[in-house]
Amino acid sequence: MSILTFRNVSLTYPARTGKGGAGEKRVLDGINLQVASDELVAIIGRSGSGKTSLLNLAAGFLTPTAGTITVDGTPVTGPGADRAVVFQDDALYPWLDARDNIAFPLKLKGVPLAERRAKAEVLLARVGLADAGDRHIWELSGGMRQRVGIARALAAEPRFLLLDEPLGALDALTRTRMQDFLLRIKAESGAGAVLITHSIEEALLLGTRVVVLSPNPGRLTAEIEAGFNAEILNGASVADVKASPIFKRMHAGLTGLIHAGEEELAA
Ligand SMILES: Nc1ncnc2c1ncn2[C@@H]1O[C@H](COP(=O)(O)OP(=O)(O)OP(=O)(O)O)[C@@H](O)[C@H]1O
Repeated sequence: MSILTFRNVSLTYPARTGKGGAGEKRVLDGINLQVASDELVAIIGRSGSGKTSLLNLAAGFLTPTAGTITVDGTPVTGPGADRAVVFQDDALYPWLDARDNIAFPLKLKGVPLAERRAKAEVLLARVGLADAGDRHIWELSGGMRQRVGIARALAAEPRFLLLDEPLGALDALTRTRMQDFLLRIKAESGAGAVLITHSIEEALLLGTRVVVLSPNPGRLTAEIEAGFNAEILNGASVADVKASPIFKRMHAGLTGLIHAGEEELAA
């Protein structure tokens, strides 16, 4: 079991000088969060509350101004193969086919060609793209591209998947299918996951826990155990889960929490 830990993490972006400059900005304040490898923790919050900044800290793209982030007790000091990031725009390499995109992290690790190709084939099959390995990225649909992106993230067998709105650019039908897919692939991989999403519904469907980030500066202000993901993994239909009174109650509760204070801001 792996644990990703944020301990008293704060982040202040430095002041920007020149035209359009701004003073320094405290974006995250005193974040304490633990994510275990059997969990998918969904983070929701208003636009600008610091969700992507939080994920970028976990990825090691940013360094906290205060506090520490650790994976199994080892401080995060930069990007590493133990954490894989999936973005909304798949960020695949257009000059490589689907198979070589998936194999790319293995190349970085020095895995020999035949071995990484074989592993990519296994991953292609796991994400339902067994026949698409030779296809160029532009020949794939949005959902297929995200599957390749997720397979690529899994290639290096990370301990944690860091998912920044991975389904945000997909149409509603594809998104629903991909939610189910993401749950299953995450469970199979044994990796823990942090999911940033604008969708309260998606957070509730996929998250073992849902945490709310409130803005200015970003603080974790609420946390709920969801547990609907276990129902879906056990065969419950997404439609039935969404129609259940408890799901609707939690959805309404989270909506209230996220938008609390907006009226005062607008006034
Ligand atoms: N490099 C940066 N320098 C200065 N300020 C930044 C930088 N990156 C983000 N910010 C500011 O930090 C705040 C939080 O941004 P962040 O992207 O983390 O929020 P978010 O919750 O992910 O937003 P959204 O939901 O709109 O994607 C915003 O006010 C943003 O303008």
